[in-house]
Formats: sequence, structure tokens, C-alpha cells
Amino acid sequence: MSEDHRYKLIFEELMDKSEDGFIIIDSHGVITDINDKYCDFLGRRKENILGHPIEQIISTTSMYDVMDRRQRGDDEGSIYMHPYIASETKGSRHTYAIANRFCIFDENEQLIGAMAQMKFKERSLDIAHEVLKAEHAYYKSEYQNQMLNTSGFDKYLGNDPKINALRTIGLKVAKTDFSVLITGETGTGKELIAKSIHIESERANEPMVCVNCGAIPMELMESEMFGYEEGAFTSARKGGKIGKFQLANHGTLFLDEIGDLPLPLQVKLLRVLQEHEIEKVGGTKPIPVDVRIIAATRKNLQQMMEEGTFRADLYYRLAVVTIDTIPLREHPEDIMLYANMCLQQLNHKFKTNVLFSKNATRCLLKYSWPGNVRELDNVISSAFISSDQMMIDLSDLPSKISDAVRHEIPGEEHPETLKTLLYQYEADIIRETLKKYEHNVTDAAKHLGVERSLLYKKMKKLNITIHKNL
Ligand SMILES: Nc1ncnc2c1ncn2[C@@H]1O[C@H](COP(=O)(O)OP(=O)(O)OP(=O)(O)O)[C@@H](O)[C@H]1O
Repeated sequence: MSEDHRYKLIFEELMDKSEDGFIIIDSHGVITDINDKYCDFLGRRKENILGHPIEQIISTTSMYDVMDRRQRGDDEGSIYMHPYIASETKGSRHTYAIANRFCIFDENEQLIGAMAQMKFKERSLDIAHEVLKAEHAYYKSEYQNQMLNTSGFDKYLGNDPKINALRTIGLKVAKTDFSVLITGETGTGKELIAKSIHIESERANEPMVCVNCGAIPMELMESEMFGYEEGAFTSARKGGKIGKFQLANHGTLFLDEIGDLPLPLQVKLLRVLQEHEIEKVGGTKPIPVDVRIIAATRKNLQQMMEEGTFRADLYYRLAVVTIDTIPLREHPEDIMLYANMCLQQLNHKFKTNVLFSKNATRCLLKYSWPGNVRELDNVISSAFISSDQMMIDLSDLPSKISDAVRHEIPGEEHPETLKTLLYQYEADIIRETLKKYEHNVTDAAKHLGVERSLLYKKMKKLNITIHKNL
């Protein structure tokens, strides 16, 4: 008996004897194997299932998502488990199942299909909910374990010594319960720092609630912050409303744009910080709250205090520790770190391999970035969309950014000439690559890191044909 035959018999025996249902598809989604248990579950005959695309048999299938995610590398694991409430069961029986889904690869790591294993549970809905609860607990503990292995400041990037110093202060202050005031220009990461402090603190498993003091109309601010009792005012919701302070209880309350907080509310906030209790609008008794406050502002609070628009007593309560963020123009060595990180995320998401041209890099480094990292992220995202999916170049950047170096580039006074030069350059690269791969477009596209269809489009645009005269 050949080894293949022996394995086939073992496989059939396993499929037959198992209490679980099994279904297997090839890489195109066509069902190649299914066992009797699964056929039973679906209430269909095997011969009416085999050879059909899976979505025809199970309309809500997740098998394509599982294969896609694995292909994209979004998920390194190969097992996907979640409770699945069957909608295509036979009769009116309520049958619940847990689905484990696996991707199948050949010896060259090429995806050749996927398999689902169904653990059936013909029990009451309560049991299904038990399963859901157990899974929830499992994922929560997994998440918490993961959090233990990551630093809250992992996302706060930068190699400049000033950024490193800021990270060190953030990590230190996170271990205390002091109020923190974060100041700095727009887009310099104030909110990111606040979140990082929360994640690093002992309150990390409790909520962090964010309030943008500049975005809530003054007349709503009090009820948003402190909540209201039922019947507090004519349009008050039945049952009242819980305010942000209560929502953040035992956690962190992030008061963004604190400089926009109206004076009457500054008084109320100060009272809460002193007394550790709030009073709902229309309420009669104080409610104790345990909240750590982190506030942020772009405004100059010192000046506001001098002008009488920000209370000094509140300032000193909030600013037990102050953190001043650093504008991007003061650590330009980090510009390409952020730019590359943003481009890498876009490349990963859209399965592309776009790069910055030398001139685009020069522009990014020369610009002063008044909107800081947020502006940089936005510019890269829009340049990515405007690019030809291979390279972000001068023409993909807003003129306020590209103008800075345009005059330094020979021929750039005549944009047409530069365009022609770029076309020629691109055409040369494509021709050379095609030649190297003996005019095999698939191999050339792979080498250039683009989809075959895109390479064909470019060849058409650049008038490149696959002939001996390439
Ligand atoms: N050092 C940094 N590392 C990584 N990303 C950063 C950094 N600084 C800012 N960012 C990113 O820039 C964007 C803006 O950051 P954030 O909202 O924290 O800034 P902000 O100072 O609170 O802005 P605003 O004052 O306008 O509210 C976010 O996408 C954030 O992730």
C-alpha cells in the first residue's frame, strides 16, 4: 500500500469517526471534502455539496476572510475560533456550533485551501451564552497578557533625545496618581501621551474617558461632565444620564482642550478635584468618584491666567506634573521615521510596495510641518492615493511642500520636461526588468513589487510592447 493511500484511509476514518463536522475547500473556495456529520448539520446530501463554491452552500461563510487575513499576514496564527450560531440547520432545531478554521499550506508555504471544524452543541441558548462568556473571558485574559508585554509608550515614536526624555517622564508619571497637564502645538501627540500614561498606569484595566472641552456647547458641558437626574430639566432623558466623571470612575479622565473650559465650569471642576465627589445636575446628594485627571491644551494657560480667563487655582491643581510636547521642526531627524511608518502601514493595508522618491524625501525633510505629526500623516496618506502605486514623487505632494525644493531641481522650471524625464526613467526600468525576465510580465511585476495588471497598465501608458526590440 502506498503512503498516499494509507494517509487517505486514515483521513477518511478520522472524518467518519469524529463527533465534529469537517469541511475542506481549495484555494478558490470550492468544497473538496465534507464529512457526514457536517452534511447532517446542513441537512443536505454530500453529492449536492461537493464541487460547489462554499458561499453557495453556506451563505454566511467566513472561510474567505480567514484565507484573506492569513494571506495579508494580518494574523499569524492559523486557528480562528468563535461561536457560530447556525442559520442553515435542518428543520427548526436550534443548533449551536464552535468553528475552528485552519488555512492549509503546501511545502512552499503556498496557500492551498482551508478547513473548518465544527463542534456542535444542540443545547439551550443559555449554553450558547455560556460559551460566549467563556470565550469573552479567554480573549480578555489574552488581551491583558499581551498588554503586559507591551509598553504604553510603544506607539509614541521618535529617536531624538528630547523625545526619549519625554517618554521617560511619561513612564515615571504613569506610576503615580498625579494630575498631568500636557501642553504643546496641535498634532504633537498630546492625546497619544495621555493614552500611553493611562495604559502604563495601575488604572489600565479601567476606562479612559476623553472629553473635548472645546467641542461641547457650554450649555451641555455640565450635564456631559457630571450627568443629570431624571426630570432635571424639560428635555431630560428618562432615568437620567451618567456623566463622564462617573464613566471614568477608577480610571482616567482626559480633558482635552482644557483652555476652552468656560470659567463657571472651571470652578465646578476645581471643586471635584478637591472633594473627589460630583453632583449631578438636578441631584441632591454628592457621589464619590475616584478619577485620575490628565488635561491637555494648545493654549498658553499662563497668559490666560494673567488675562483672567483661566483660574490659577485650577491650573495648579491640574499641573502637578507638566509635559511639554516637542514640535516636529525641532526634531527633524524623526520626520522620515514617522513618514516611513505611515507609508509602511498603507503598503501593508493595500498590499503595495510604494516608496518615496529622493526628491519627495528632500521635500518632506525641508518643510516646517506646522501641523506636526498629524499633518505629516495626512500628507503621506493623500500622496499615497495620488501616487502611481510605485513611488511617491514631487507631483504627489501639495505644492506648499514641494515648492521648497522644486527650484533646486534641474529642469523643474519646465514641469513638462521633468515629467518626460520621469516617464523615460520609469520606461527604462520596466524595459530592463522585462528583458531580465525574458519578457515574462508576471516575473517582472513580482520583481518590481507591483500587481501584474498595474504593470500592464503602465506598459500601455508608456507604449511598451513585448517584442524582441525591447
Ligand atoms: N511621537 C509620535 N509617535 C507616533 N505618532 C505620533 C506622535 N506624535 C503624534 N503622533 C500621531 O499624530 C496624530 C496626532 O496626535 P494627537 O492627537 O495625540 O496630537 P494632539 O497633540 O493631541 O493634537 P491636537 O492638539 O490637535 O488635539 C495621531 O495620529 C498620533 O498617533
